[in-house]
Amino acid sequence: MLSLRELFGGALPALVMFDLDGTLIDSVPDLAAAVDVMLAQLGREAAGVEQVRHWVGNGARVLVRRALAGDIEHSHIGEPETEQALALFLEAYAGDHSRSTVYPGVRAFLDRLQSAQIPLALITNKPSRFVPELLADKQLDGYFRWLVGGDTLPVQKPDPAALHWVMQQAGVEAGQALFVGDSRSDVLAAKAAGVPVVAVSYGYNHGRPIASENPDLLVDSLDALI
Ligand SMILES: O=C(O)COP(=O)(O)O
Ligand SMILES: [Mg+2]
Repeated sequence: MLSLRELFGGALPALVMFDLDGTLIDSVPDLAAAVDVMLAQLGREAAGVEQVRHWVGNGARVLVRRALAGDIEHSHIGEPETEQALALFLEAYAGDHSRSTVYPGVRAFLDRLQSAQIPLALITNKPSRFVPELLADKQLDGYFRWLVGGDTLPVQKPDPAALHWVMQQAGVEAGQALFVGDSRSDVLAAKAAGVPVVAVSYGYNHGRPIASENPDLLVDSLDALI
C-alpha cells in the first residue's frame, strides 16, 4: 500500500472529495431508528442496527426498499409500496441526528487539509435535504466548498458524475484529486473517474470487507493520513 504523499508524488492532493455516511459520520444508529419507526408504522417488525448497517450506501430509496424486503435484494418491491414507506422514513429521519457520531480522526484530518488550503467537497448518496443540518449538528459545516447529495444530480455513486462535476468546478484534474469513502460505490465511482481513492475500514460496505474493492489505500482511521 502507498502512503498519501507517495500517491501524489511527494505532494498533497489539490482537491479532496469525501463520502459522508460510514466515512465521516457513523449515522447508522439514526438511520436504523428511522427505518424501525417506518416499519412499525407499517405494522412490521423492527430491522435493527446490524441489519440496517448492511443496507446503507445507495440512498434513502434503496434503503427503504431493502427494509421492506428484509434483505439487500429488493427488486420485487413495488413502486406504490416504496413511495409510501419512503415518505414515512423521510419524516422519521428528519431533525434527529442525536445518535450519530463523528468517527475518530476525522476532525484532525479535515483540519489538516483545511490548514493546507486544500478545497474539500462532500459527495454522498444521502438525500441532500439532510446534509447541511447533519453537518451543522456535528460541527462539520464550514469545511466543504461543494455538497452533492444523492438527489442533486440525476445519477448517484457509483456513477462518477458528481466527481466530474466537482472537479470541473474546482478546476482540478482527476490525477490531482483524492476521494475518501467507505463502500464499493465510492471505490467504483472514484475508479470510473480516474481519481485515486482511500477507503476507510470502519464504515459500511454491505457486510463485505472494502479491501476486496482494491482501493489505492486502506486506513483504519483518517488521522493515519496526516
Ligand atoms: O445514505 C446513504 O445511503 C449513504 O450515504 P453515503 O454515500 O454518504 O455513504
Ligand atoms: Mg458511505
